[in-house]
Amino acid sequence: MRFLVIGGCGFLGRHIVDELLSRGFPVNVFDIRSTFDDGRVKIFLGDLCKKEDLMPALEGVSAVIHCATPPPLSNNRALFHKVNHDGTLNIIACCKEAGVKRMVLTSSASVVYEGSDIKNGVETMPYASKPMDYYTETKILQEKVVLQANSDDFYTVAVRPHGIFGPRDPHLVPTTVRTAQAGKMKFMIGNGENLVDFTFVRNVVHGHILAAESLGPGSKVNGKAYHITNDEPIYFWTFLSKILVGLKYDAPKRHLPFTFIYFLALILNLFVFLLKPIKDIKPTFTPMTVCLAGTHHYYSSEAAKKDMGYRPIVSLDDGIEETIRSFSHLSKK
Ligand SMILES: NC(=O)c1ccc[n+]([C@@H]2O[C@H](COP(=O)([O-])OP(=O)(O)OC[C@H]3O[C@@H](n4cnc5c(N)ncnc54)[C@H](O)[C@@H]3O)[C@@H](O)[C@H]2O)c1
Ligand SMILES: CC(C)CCC[C@@H](C)[C@H]1CC[C@H]2C3=C(CC[C@]12C)[C@@]1(C)CC[C@H](O)[C@@](C)(C(=O)O)[C@@H]1CC3
Repeated sequence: MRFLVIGGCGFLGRHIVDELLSRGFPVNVFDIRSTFDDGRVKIFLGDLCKKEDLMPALEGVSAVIHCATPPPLSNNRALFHKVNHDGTLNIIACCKEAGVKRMVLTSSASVVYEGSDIKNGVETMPYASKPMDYYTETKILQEKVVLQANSDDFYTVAVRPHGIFGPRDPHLVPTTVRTAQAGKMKFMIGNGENLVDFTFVRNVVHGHILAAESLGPGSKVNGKAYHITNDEPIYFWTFLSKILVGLKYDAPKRHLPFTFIYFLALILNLFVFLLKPIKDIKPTFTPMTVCLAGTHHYYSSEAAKKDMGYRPIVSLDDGIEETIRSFSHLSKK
């Protein structure tokens, strides 16, 4: 079974490519940029929104894993809609024309998150009626169109990871370190006792490949969404502190009231919106990131265990240790 990994030059995508190769699968990659060179992989460069770019990459492909997105914290509404919604519709149409049989979408557990506590959330929870940012708004649209495309000759499934971390992560660890270096990591938001899921990247990869292998005629996974987590919810600020201390930065010790910081983030968000025509500011403290830092948000992966035999293959502590080692270049000097 030849795979095409759309977004295969990104953080998760590259780990998926590595694992597919190690399991002996032939792999194509499609991405708008190239970040690596491997003789075993044919990298097709192009825009997933363009049929003429995508079709050549689908030749001889049986299964597509779609893990491309604009950067989740980029706040670019038009780009999110173009790539995550319109682009995904293009992928579906191209897959059907090329005779691809299976599609795995990398969705996000946050498609049901509206800023309030979610404890052991299940997949049957309704989509957020008021998504907290444009990224989440378009991840909801994306998951809907992929699952609706499921049919007797084109099987689709959505994998919903949450808080992916690991070597080569471009979002979580680098942003955390930059925030610490800017002296803005002296305080925790809230009481520090909000449990969240952080999922080591190789567990997410394992979940994707299991999902791809489980798709097929009459399969119970066809047309469904599944949480893939580490199954070890952890206090948000305990996780960040482990990363920071591991990289020789001080862990936050004092607390700021969640409601107060959320209110400040709302005001900052309004300024960002008003200033947008003049200057494109991308604050780290947005209503979404503040809520993620101050509320419970962890999810049940029981459905994935039951329907596809998923189990995390790397523990949270081992994943944190490996991540810290891989980011030693970001350690405090
Ligand atoms: N990082 C997380 O914590 C997390 C959690 C849950 C879900 N996800 C989902 O996982 C997937 C991968 O996320 P990531 O963290 O690896 O992101 P990433 O930014 O590292 O990778 C995304 C890749 O998509 C490519 N891409 C973007 N627009 C494209 C276009 N128009 N055409 C072709 N390629 C394009 C980028 O070049 C990049 O290589 C995304 O779908 C994201 O929504 C991420
Ligand atoms: C308050 C501090 C400044 C926070 C510093 C760390 C912060 C950058 C990360 C902590 C949780 C991360 C996260 C994502 C991006 C980086 C963080 C905000 C996420 C929004 C990336 C997209 C995913 O789809 C996501 C919504 C998910 O469901 O996993 C992520 C949620 C966690």
